[in-house]
Amino acid sequence: DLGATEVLSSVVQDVGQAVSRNVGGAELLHELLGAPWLRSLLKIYECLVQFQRLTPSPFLPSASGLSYEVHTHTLTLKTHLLSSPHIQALLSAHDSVAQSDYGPVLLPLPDEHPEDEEVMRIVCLVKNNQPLGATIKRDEETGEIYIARVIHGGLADRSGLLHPGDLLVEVNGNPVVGLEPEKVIQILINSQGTILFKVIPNMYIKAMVDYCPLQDSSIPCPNAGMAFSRGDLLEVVDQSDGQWWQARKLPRAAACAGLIPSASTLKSKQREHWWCQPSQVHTCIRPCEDSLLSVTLSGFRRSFRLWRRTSARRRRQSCTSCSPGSSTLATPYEEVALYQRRPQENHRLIILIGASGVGVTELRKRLIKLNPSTFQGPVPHTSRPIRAGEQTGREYHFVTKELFEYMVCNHRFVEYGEYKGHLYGTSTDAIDEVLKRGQMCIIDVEPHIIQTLRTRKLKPYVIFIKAPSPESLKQTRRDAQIVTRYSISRAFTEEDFTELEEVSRLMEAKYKQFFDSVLVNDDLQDACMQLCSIIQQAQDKPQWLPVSWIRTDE
Ligand SMILES: Nc1ncnc2c1ncn2[C@@H]1O[C@H](COP(=O)(O)OP(=O)(O)OP(=O)(O)O)[C@@H](O)[C@H]1O
Repeated sequence: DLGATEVLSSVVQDVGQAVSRNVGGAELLHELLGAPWLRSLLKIYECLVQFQRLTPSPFLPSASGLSYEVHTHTLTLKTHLLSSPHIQALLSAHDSVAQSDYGPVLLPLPDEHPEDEEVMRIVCLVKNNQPLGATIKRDEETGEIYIARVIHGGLADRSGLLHPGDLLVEVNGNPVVGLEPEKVIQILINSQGTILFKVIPNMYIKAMVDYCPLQDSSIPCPNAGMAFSRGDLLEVVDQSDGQWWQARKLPRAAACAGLIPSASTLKSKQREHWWCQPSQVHTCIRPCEDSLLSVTLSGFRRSFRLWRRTSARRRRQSCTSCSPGSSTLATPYEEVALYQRRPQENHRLIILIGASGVGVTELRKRLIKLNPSTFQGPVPHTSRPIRAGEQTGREYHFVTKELFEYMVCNHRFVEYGEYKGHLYGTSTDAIDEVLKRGQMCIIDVEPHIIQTLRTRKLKPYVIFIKAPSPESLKQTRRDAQIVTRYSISRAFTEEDFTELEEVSRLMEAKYKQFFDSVLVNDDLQDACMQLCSIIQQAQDKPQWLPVSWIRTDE
């Protein structure tokens, strides 16, 4: 039998050969497998396995009892040694292990989970002679009981599971909302052994705006401030001050929280900023702001993709005024919670976003071809006449112009437009059809459409397909063809690559708060594989979603 260390050595040797053959990623793997810490870990693992095989059993189940006997029968120097606290502690630990007494045994988790279990934390603490080390307070308006303070070094602090601001829902099965704090304290005092708390933890938010404390003259202490950008996930650990909250960034890198403006403070700052900007009447909502983005088009069928370009241009012309109540002043924070899709629920809608020519259509096509029973796109509607070889419900749903317009009036389209006198559009029903069949619906839309698709029903997962550097585009798109806005296919030019990278960069900067994942479309094969795994994770792994999409009461 080869030991794990020997297996590792032979793998390192093989990977070493791959490095010399310049195999992609081999160098990183070689470095990882050759790391001294990995070898040390494996050695420890081998020792433990060997130890387990020996199945050692204690010579005596109670060594501390024996030491007591020795102590009472002999009065030599050695007895001083035996009675020292360290040796006593060691013997006591020995006995615990010998008797397999690894307690305390915690209560089993309750069988009935509430609907909003993903935001609930169940904390089980073992009560000893110490106080809990936490204080509570009651919100007089709602009657809700919150953890007010956690005393440093106390039981609650050492557990690391209760934090100021946590909402207390139950103590040992007793609902506490609406109770007087004294009553809750009585329940705690009367509890014996273990105490089971149900708490709704601190608030988690996603930043929908950028913030830099060093540029904010109103912050009480700029050095204690925390900068964040759109899309960042933040854990709000203290909301006791109505104007300035304390928060930590997720994934939790720093233990220390920073000061951030509360939602209302940030909103009034946004409003002030908006009015200070010159000629606000002409600053328009996002999709109309720059001409580079307006040439974005995506979709499956060429005519369907081409109407988007013309419609984008028309939209730009028609947008003339905005007010601070419009989407320019978006909610600064979005409250989020972890969500795990249940098997019986519909799949989340997958939205691909990308600059025109970056490869959104190619990736979507490949994905569907790879596994058509799992991935599908919605069938678009059109008012153009059906052609030979076409079938309604396959290429398009062919409908009359009147019916199409009736559907428009009834807000049945996610997006629609006209190209060469015919109407084209993607309906919400077509998306529902795919989802109801239990398949994953993959669509690509212009970025401003994301907002309308962000609903509790669709729970969209947005993947931004990003352009690699112009050098890499040049290498990978040598044989590729771009469809121009005049519907002509031709090879990519240097200008196309520069423009593609620029549009991609602008698009990311503008919409990044809506992106759940960013995928660089460099090597096509790699990008396709990555896309598959991102989508699988989006459907099967817990994800941060707006609470309004999850909670049943909203
Ligand atoms: N990673 C890649 N490597 C090489 N060629 C690619 C890659 N991705 C896409 N292509 C090619 O680039 C061209 C443009 O891709 P595609 O049609 O998918 O772009 P798009 O983002 O859908 O833009 P549009 O909406 O303007 O059609 C196609 O010929 C496609 O095969």
